[in-house]
Amino acid sequence: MSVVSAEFLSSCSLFSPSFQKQPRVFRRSNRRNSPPVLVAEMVRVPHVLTVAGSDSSAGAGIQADLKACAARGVYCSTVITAVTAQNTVGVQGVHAVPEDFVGEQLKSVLSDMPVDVVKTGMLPSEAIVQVLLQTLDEFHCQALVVDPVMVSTSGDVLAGPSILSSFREKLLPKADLVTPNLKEASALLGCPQIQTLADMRSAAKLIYNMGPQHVLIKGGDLPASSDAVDIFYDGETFYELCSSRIKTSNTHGTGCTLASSIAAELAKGFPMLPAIKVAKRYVETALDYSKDIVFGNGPQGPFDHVIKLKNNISSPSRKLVFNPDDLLLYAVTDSGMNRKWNRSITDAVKGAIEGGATIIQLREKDTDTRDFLQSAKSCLELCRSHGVPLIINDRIDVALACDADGVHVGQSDMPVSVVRALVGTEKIIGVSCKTPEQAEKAWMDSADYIGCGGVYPTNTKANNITVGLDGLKKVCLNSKLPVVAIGGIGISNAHSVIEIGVPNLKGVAVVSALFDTECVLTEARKLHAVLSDAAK
Ligand SMILES: Nc1ncnc2c1ncn2[C@@H]1O[C@H](COP(=O)(O)OP(=O)(O)O)[C@@H](O)[C@H]1O
Ligand SMILES: Cc1ncc(COP(=O)(O)O)c(N)n1
Repeated sequence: MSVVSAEFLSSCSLFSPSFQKQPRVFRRSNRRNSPPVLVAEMVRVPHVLTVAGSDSSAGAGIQADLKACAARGVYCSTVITAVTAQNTVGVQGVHAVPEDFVGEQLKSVLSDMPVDVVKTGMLPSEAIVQVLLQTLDEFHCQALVVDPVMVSTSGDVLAGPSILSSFREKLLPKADLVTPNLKEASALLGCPQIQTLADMRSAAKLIYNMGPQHVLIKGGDLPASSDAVDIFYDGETFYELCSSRIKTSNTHGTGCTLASSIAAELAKGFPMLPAIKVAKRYVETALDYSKDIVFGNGPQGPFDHVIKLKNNISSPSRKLVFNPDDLLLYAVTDSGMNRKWNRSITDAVKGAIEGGATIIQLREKDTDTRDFLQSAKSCLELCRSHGVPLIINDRIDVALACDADGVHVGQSDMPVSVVRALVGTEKIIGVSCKTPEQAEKAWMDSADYIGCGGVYPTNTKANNITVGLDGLKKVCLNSKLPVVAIGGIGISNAHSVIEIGVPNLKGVAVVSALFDTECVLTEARKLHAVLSDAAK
């Protein structure tokens, strides 16, 4: 692959110095005639406007553009040019939006929102192309990506030959990039079918001569090709962009997704060739992830842009809502104790669950990452089969990699607000707190529960300050979150902890009392009995 030249970078309008992203400071005042007040430093996010058709099956068109931009972390506004009735079988109907109303949508967005990149998809009539051209003359944007949608993957016509001359003569000369597939390239050129890489190169050059800055001929339909090869031409050099061809029929919307992902990367400030490479890799990854998902009865399914759908179905027994009562008997593992008693972490967890543990935390401070992940996966299987949540101590990466139910962090670990941003809204977050202030902060940062301790002196944590029953009570009374008590708790004192009688104290977390014993199951059973009795 050739290195991107400085000349190439400057030829891309997005690389001009005027396109450096700057946080904007907005000043507002709510009082008339008073000077503006600084309310917040607000950051403008990259913005793509897609001008395209709606696809009722949500695989292509506007819906694909929205999903792709969201997945690429870019804001996407939408101007709808047509409403189509389509599914995985084909296109059953097309209803073009009147051109005046397309113009009205364009004006609404562009007169108000600063758009970085305009991406076009289905433009069903010559009149709509004209309206778009007028608007592009009036409003400045940094780049225009034209996906010249004419025929759907199913072979149905989405825009007829009437649009061809204004595409060739007016729209393409304004485009920074045009992305025809093989059929669209031959329609633009009025030439017979394109069937080889050599044909694609010739087509790219001829289309480049119509005026766009760059051309990408997409080779999804290239016959007898074991790879998915696209040809990129910048007026000087041809680039063969190659990815593995994913064996799937879920390719509905690949063209729209590729073009809007390129637009998204351009909007972030990437130069053209890197933007295309990143977008192509994204399409390949999404196709691979979605290759075995069934969406409909037809031959052309959509794919999963956010690369997430399968996670949810693969874990049907996962609890979506945190239940504070699960904190009753909270078992926290310790690799040293498991070694001492010569048991695997999975056996330890199995004993705890069978004895009545209501939530499990894996706290592995000296285990290799690969081994930890493997153990976490086996423990998760075990926990899921018993409906018991699994929490990972500190290691957000391991929690995400095995799709555990949550994470527990301490005051010197990653801040809860950052953890929440990383793990998303559904995972449980617990945080260790010793003071009412820390408990308040945990709540503000959207933790789900707090662990308060050490209640009694303990050997499992070095230099741990003991808060005692008084400290525990004070934290509970000031905490809006449910609390689990931790530190030196076992059969002999669990009752006294629960007896402090504060409603949000939901249970006790134990390490040694369960795992530094000969039979985890027996100890768990005894503790569960004590706690259930105390909680009555
Ligand atoms: N089965 C596949 N595996 C990997 N990439 C593919 C596959 N099919 C299409 N692509 C890629 O998806 C992008 C869109 O191409 P294409 O399907 O030809 O566009 P369109 O949807 O407009 O017909 C291209 O980068 C192409 O190489
Ligand atoms: C509304 C609309 N726009 C575009 C396409 C092209 O889809 P593909 O990307 O699979 O060629 C489509 N089928 N429907």
